[in-house]
Amino acid sequence: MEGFRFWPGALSASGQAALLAEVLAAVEQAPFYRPVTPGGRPFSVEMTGMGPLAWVSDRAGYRYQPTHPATGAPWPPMPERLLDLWSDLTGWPEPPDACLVNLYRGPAKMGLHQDLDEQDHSAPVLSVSLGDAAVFRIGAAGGGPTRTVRLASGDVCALTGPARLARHGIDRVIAGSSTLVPGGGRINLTLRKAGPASRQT
Ligand SMILES: O=C(O)CCC(=O)C(=O)O
Ligand SMILES: [Fe+2]
Repeated sequence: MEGFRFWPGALSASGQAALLAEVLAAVEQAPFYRPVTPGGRPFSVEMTGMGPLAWVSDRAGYRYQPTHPATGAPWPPMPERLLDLWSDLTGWPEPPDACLVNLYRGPAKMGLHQDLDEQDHSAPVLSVSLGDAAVFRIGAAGGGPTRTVRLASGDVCALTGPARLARHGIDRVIAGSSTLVPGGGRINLTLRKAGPASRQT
């Protein structure tokens, strides 16, 4: 699909371990919590965030906010290596201002959706996979067939240009396919530009 970019094995084993250590340090400050949909249904995925903003969902709706919904504290900063990965791979001239951290354990999955809550839909969404491999499903924004891509630990992909509003989700995670994440499972990091587009000229 035009605009879907995939860098298998973008992170080396040592790069994955270093990034995971930074994410787990952030999780000490901003623990994983289980969001609920606006209708009150718990997500199967647990979430937290890093950076100036992160995506949250609760009875009041979907949005980006600067603080953790359970602790009220600002999200911890985004690790420098993620900012570098964003600029190296996407070439986007501005840094991301939001990183959503998804934890998939057991039967956790994510239904087909579009990432629509960002103010600037021209900026890419960059996705980093750590731990157990996942079956990622993607199809065009307007509908039609979908296909699957296996996302393994260290793989990075991006929704850019015509694929920025692609429908996508996680069908399932393949338990035991990696030993990276303590306690098992998969951690996904998505870097986005959530806030207002920076002013032109
Ligand atoms: O876990 C993934 O690979 C996808 C996550 C996702 O689509 C999202 O957080 O919006
Ligand atoms: Fe998404």
